[in-house]
Amino acid sequence: MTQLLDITALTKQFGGLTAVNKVSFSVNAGEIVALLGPNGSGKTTLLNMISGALQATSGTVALEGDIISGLPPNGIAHKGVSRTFQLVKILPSLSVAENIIAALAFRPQPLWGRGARDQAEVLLDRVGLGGRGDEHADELTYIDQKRMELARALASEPRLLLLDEWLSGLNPTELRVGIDLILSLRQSGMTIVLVEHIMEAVRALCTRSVVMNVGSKIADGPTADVLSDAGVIAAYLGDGNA
Ligand SMILES: Nc1ncnc2c1ncn2[C@@H]1O[C@H](COP(=O)(O)OP(=O)(O)OP(=O)(O)O)[C@@H](O)[C@H]1O
Repeated sequence: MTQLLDITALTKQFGGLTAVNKVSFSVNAGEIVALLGPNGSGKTTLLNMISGALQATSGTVALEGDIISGLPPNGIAHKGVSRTFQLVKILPSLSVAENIIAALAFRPQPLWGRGARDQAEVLLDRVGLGGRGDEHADELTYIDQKRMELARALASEPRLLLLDEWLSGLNPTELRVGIDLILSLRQSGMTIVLVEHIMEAVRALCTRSVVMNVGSKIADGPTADVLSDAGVIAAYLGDGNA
């Protein structure tokens, strides 16, 4: 299997607080890997360093062997890393299609006009919003806003997709739909790292899980093994999220 993402001794300090402490792991192309851990364990900080929203204090992030840490967020996006956010980010005053068209304008090869409209429709179809491009973004239901944010993330045709609690806040029916949507992305060959507290989703989606606790990696392996690891249960599953 080809290694896509390689994180080495990645560290982030906020003043005296070490939020991420020398974390290393790799992700193979086509894998969905969960990044787990209790609240405040450093998961979002780690995603922020991969996407360039935060600069690492030390350590490196490499994509197919190219060091991307140190690049600005748009440089990292152009290398093929895309993400969604814990709090959904959309352009509320625009239509659904315009939200996607705006994202298409920021690709390394921007799309405009007819090409952008056609590609927006393809992306909306892919996330289950086909034919709904004229609706107002701020009138979408929560799950549909999440779908739209995902379509915006897919606009750059990423090699690596980072999902920060993309499934949180969905009802059980929506959760099933959301899991199937992420599975369909994997079937199309996408590599995904997801931060998720919903264990049903982690079990359904992720072949491998990496667990953090107080900034450090405490487990990395097949999801079933990791979720039954005594140290992980003590650190994470003991808090009632399982
Ligand atoms: N910008 C910041 N400045 C100072 N401290 C921060 C900053 N961002 C995060 N932290 C701290 O770093 C630690 C890790 O936070 P982080 O948000 O990465 O955890 P998390 O595992 O994603 O948590 P959650 O599951 O609650 O989202 C926490 O102690 C947090 O308070």
